[in-house]
Amino acid sequence: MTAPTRPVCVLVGAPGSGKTTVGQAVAATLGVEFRDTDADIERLAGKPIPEIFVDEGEEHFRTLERAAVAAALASCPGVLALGGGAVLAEDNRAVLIGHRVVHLSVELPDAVKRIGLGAGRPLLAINPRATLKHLLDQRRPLYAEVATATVVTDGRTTEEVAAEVVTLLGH
Ligand SMILES: Nc1ncnc2c1ncn2[C@@H]1O[C@H](COP(=O)(O)OP(=O)(O)OP(=O)(O)O)[C@@H](O)[C@H]1O
Ligand SMILES: O=C(O)C1=C[C@@H](O)[C@@H](O)[C@H](O)C1
Ligand SMILES: [Mg+2]
Repeated sequence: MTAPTRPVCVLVGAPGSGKTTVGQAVAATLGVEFRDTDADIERLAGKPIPEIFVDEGEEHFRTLERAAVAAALASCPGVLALGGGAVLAEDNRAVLIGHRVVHLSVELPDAVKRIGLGAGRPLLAINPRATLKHLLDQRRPLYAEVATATVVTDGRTTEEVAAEVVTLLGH
């Protein structure tokens, strides 16, 4: 019997923490697959995430996300990045238990610098700065709950962050 496939590591963190950018760099260094549940959802839905929010609403997106997280955890042998809000669902937090979960932490100033406050983020459409602050405050304890390690990203380059993740993984 073969052992079930498990990700080398799962990256969680707020929008702009660098899950996708850092995840791709870590996967390239380790020579493993990179997977991102946001991309999985867009492929399955056949449209970009902002359109899913507009057409079907956030609740429907979160349903798709729970399915995408469970499927990716069971089938990705590489580096897996989760959507920024995946930790909101208790189901997702529960299914992460036992996995190596790295929280890429970011505070408001760097998050704003990186993602800007323009169009394209459905959750930040109204009063973006205050909404992003609220989102960070609400989620900080949830990222901490699921994480087996935290890497601070503020004031650091993606290369520095990726190198620390690779070291954490023992490579
Ligand atoms: N440590 C960093 N320093 C400077 N810029 C960064 C850093 N990490 C990420 N960025 C930049 O911030 C932007 C957002 O990064 P990225 O898409 O990787 O974040 P994310 O965590 O995947 O966000 P989302 O939750 O929206 O998927 C990109 O332009 C990326 O190049
Ligand atoms: O922070 C969030 O709730 C989100 C982050 C993105 O990764 C996407 O999953 C989506 O835009 C929702
Ligand atoms: Mg991303």
